[in-house]
Amino acid sequence: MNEILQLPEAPADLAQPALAWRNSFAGLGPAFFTDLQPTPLPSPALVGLNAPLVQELGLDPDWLASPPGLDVLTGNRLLPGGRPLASVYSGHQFGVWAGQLGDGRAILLGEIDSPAGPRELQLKGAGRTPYSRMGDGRAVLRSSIREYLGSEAMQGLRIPTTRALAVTGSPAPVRREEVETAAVVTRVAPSFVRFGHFEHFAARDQHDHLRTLADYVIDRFYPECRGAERFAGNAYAAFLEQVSERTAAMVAQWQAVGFCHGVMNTDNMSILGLTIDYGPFQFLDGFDPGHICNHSDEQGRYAFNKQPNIAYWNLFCLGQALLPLIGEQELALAALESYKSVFPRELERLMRAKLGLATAQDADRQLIEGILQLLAKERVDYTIFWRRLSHHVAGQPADTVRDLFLDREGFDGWLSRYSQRLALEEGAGPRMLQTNPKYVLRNHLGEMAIRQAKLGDHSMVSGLLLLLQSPFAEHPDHEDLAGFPPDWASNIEISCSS
Ligand SMILES: Nc1ncnc2c1ncn2[C@@H]1O[C@H](COP(=O)(O)OP(=O)(O)OP(=O)(O)O)[C@@H](O)[C@H]1O
Ligand SMILES: [Mg+2]
Repeated sequence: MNEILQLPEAPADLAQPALAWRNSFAGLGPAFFTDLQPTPLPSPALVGLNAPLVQELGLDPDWLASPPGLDVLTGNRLLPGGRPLASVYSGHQFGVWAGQLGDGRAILLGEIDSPAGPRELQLKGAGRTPYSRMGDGRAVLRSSIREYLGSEAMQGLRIPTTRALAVTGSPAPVRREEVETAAVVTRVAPSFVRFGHFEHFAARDQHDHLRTLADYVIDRFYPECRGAERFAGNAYAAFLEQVSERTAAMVAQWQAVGFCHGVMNTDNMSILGLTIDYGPFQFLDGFDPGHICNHSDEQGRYAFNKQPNIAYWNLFCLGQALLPLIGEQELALAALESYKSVFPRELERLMRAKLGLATAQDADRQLIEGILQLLAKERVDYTIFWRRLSHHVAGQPADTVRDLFLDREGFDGWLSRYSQRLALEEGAGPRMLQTNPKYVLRNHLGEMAIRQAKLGDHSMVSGLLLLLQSPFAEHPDHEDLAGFPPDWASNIEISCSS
């Protein structure tokens, strides 16, 4: 990487406040990454700054929005104490072993101590790395805005996710299907380690590195695995079980809210059970269980209703990678087993909550399946249905919900069974309004914000961010953003190109 320029470090007094860096990932050693400098982003211009996250991290929003702050957000200047690097990982893409991948356009700036705990800062789109293969190391404004808004929408929905601190644009041209412009997303997470990091060292039979990585992740994020009695005290099996459970809980949340990830390759699976890599993702409009949101996914491997099985498949790959540490295949299989109980249990709990049911009864499952079948039959708008149902349970007439169905008889039959069940519950309406969001980042909303931003108007990016950060509130001035998608929304094609 000799051709990459050494960037100047910013004078210490520019940091407001001074950041305390830890850089624990860098402590793993050179087998895990390459030290390198971000490629400067020409003429950076702020597109969005996530004020609540700025505050959570104890940073100064005014300083970050200033030219020196912007330089730091894009990697054009480095703060003293950070250690920029690109990490190496491998992975299975679309069910096929892809070999070495790695951070081809993501650069870790380092890890800071923040009031929220240690957080890694990573730039997506900050230039080529040794792992870029044929890629240009850049991200375009379009996909960067989608990641910025998409990840914060998930945070607003209380779904575990990597975060986005800022998105910064540039006039620099980037070639995709057409020529677009470059941008950088400044991402934040406790760790960006993926299943693919483990697969990388397992595939090369580098068991010492594999153990170093597993010990690092366990000690930092899963300390309870040490000394756990389960699995005869095998910490690596306990770790696999914990990751399986976190992944199960995350995917159950995706299914309940109607989130389609689009590229569930093992290199896009976080070891912390965070939603990561906002590429061709989509929040469902009409409820179509087989919906494929990624235009590049011709076989529908990552269709909405396949996500739970794919997550298990990916965990199986992780289990295989950890096998040299776990030692016995039976233990690894037993650790993975918990996915099969946690996922359905969590999904059922979440669907009950969507129905306002605080207690559990066996027949609830039929109520849940019954309404999902009705929604699927007519491709009823998923978010609008649940929100209208919540308002009905909170006291409004049922008409607005019934109007969503052509099969009124079918719906009325379901509603009367549901109403009988609800009679056993108290306070369901207000609970449902805090469970079923009014606002999700529908494709057409992202698209409108992107079109405006391309013309230099970033107001919709900022407006949507605020809205999506409190998606359960009414925001009466923004009714238009909670409505049905326009006809043109079904023509939006989102692919892996980003
Ligand atoms: N424009 C690009 N330049 C260099 N490498 C790229 C580019 N786009 C994707 N890659 C690399 O291709 C692989 C798969 O890409 P994928 O779309 O899953 O990830 P991504 O969107 O780049 O980022 P992330 O998973 O970090 O959110 C990764 O190794 C990624 O770094
Ligand atoms: Mg990725």
